[in-house]
Amino acid sequence: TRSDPPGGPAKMVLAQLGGSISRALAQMSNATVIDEKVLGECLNEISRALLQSDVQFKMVRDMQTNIRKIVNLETLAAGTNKRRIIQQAVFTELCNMLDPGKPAFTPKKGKPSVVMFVGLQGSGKTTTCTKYAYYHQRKGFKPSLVCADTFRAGAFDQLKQNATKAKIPFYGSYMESDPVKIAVEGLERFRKDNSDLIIIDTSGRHKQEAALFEEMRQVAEATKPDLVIFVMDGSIGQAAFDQAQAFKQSASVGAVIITKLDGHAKGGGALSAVAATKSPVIFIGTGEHIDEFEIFDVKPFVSRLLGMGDLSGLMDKIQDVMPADQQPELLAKLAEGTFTLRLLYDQFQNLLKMGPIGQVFSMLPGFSSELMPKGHEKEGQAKIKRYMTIMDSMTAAELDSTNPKLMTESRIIRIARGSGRQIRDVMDMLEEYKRLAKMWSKMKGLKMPKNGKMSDLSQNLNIQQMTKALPPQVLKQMGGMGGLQALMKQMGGKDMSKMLGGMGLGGD
Ligand SMILES: Nc1nc2c(ncn2[C@@H]2O[C@H](COP(=O)(O)OP(=O)(O)OP(=O)(O)O)[C@@H](O)[C@H]2O)c(=O)[nH]1
Repeated sequence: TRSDPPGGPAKMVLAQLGGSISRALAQMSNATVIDEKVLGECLNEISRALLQSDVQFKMVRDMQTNIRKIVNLETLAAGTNKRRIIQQAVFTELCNMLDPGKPAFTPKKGKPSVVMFVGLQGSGKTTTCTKYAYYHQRKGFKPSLVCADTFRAGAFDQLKQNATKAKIPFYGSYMESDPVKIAVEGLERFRKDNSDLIIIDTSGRHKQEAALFEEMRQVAEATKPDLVIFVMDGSIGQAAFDQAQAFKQSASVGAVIITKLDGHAKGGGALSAVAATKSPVIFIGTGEHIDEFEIFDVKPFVSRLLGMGDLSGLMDKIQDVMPADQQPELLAKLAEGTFTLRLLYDQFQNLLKMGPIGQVFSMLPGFSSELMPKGHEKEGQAKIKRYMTIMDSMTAAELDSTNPKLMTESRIIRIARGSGRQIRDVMDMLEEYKRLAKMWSKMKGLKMPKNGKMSDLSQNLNIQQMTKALPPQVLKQMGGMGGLQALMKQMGGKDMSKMLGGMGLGGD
């Protein structure tokens, strides 16, 4: 049974949920003494945020109870960091909500698997089938797509188009109206072709109705899928739990994919879907494009949700877009503490390649994607491009210098004219550069990873550098320098990625 959160359908986006929880924790951190009352207020604040994000009432209540169980203020030894323990409890509970405890079936290369997709019409099912196929194709699988959606007229064409673009074999029919027949024929065909991942797209309906579930059951019975994936639109809000549960009751759903998490999606839906299906979220869709598809990992997700960043994810992303041969050079320059405009230019170029800025942003500790709302992403992107145009009008000496005196008034006027921008814009760009140069100068003396790879940098960050690089409010949340140190000791090393992933940032 479920009760509706007060206030009717919430309009809270994922990032706002994270923001509210972080604020509740920060507020608590500001209190001089943490007693029953402060803890109670903090937990109520967090519960309110979850309810407003469409998380089921019972789940929120359980979470409260669990945190209370972990955090016993009276028995905590004197001197232990209560804040950190509470934070860690919140982190752990959110992770538990998203982790049903058993992993989903994962297809193995070379071993034939059948995966069936179910979900309502418009959830993004067809798009997600192709994304899933494409993802595995890139991993070396031989995927194939079967369109058993005979309900929506355009479904086969859509799948065909997507599949053709991604060069993935597909099967379907314009004439046949029996989805079971198509599914079975497709299966036979692709088994013969030695496809090791046969993906079956089934019909959706506008509403959860008997006919849809009956069709689903029949297709499943005829094809005996190894895995049934339930696709849910991340923005459906209140209806998430019921919808997910209805599908779970009619098909043996084993995994969930949440789509449209790029827009104004409500975070609670993901939590509710996991609870209702007792199945893990395995991927999320973050755009209409075939590669806007991400593996879903609970800890980094919650870390990001709480505004704690996901540095390992960020490093991976940088690794992905930055040409490998540029990495050692960049690291060496950072170690020297010379952050030139040219370096910034290169970074901008990489940043633009990384995709939606909000997404990159949310991986930085202390930032949440709330800081770069969807509507402002284009602005952010435009700003970077504007800055790059300005830099294009600079001389090589200017780009390679770290001496701000080179930028005289007359040069600034020339650069503005040369790039067709306002003087104000040039000044803004230089301000931004100075701000970043200052930030990076704190990284001076950084020990370089032996292989020169960016993704291994995190291993070498030491505590002083970290405390300097982290925004003050984040450091405070972590329990200050002392908390950070204790934490690193607890982790038994200096692996920052582990630390951020695990600590409530903390972990196991
Ligand atoms: N922004 C965004 N749009 C998405 C995402 N996934 C799918 N879409 C869009 O959602 C719309 C519906 O997707 P479809 O794949 O056609 O929906 P469907 O659930 O297969 O619909 P039926 O085949 O009728 O059941 C399309 O316009 C997709 O481009 C996503 O992750 N982000």
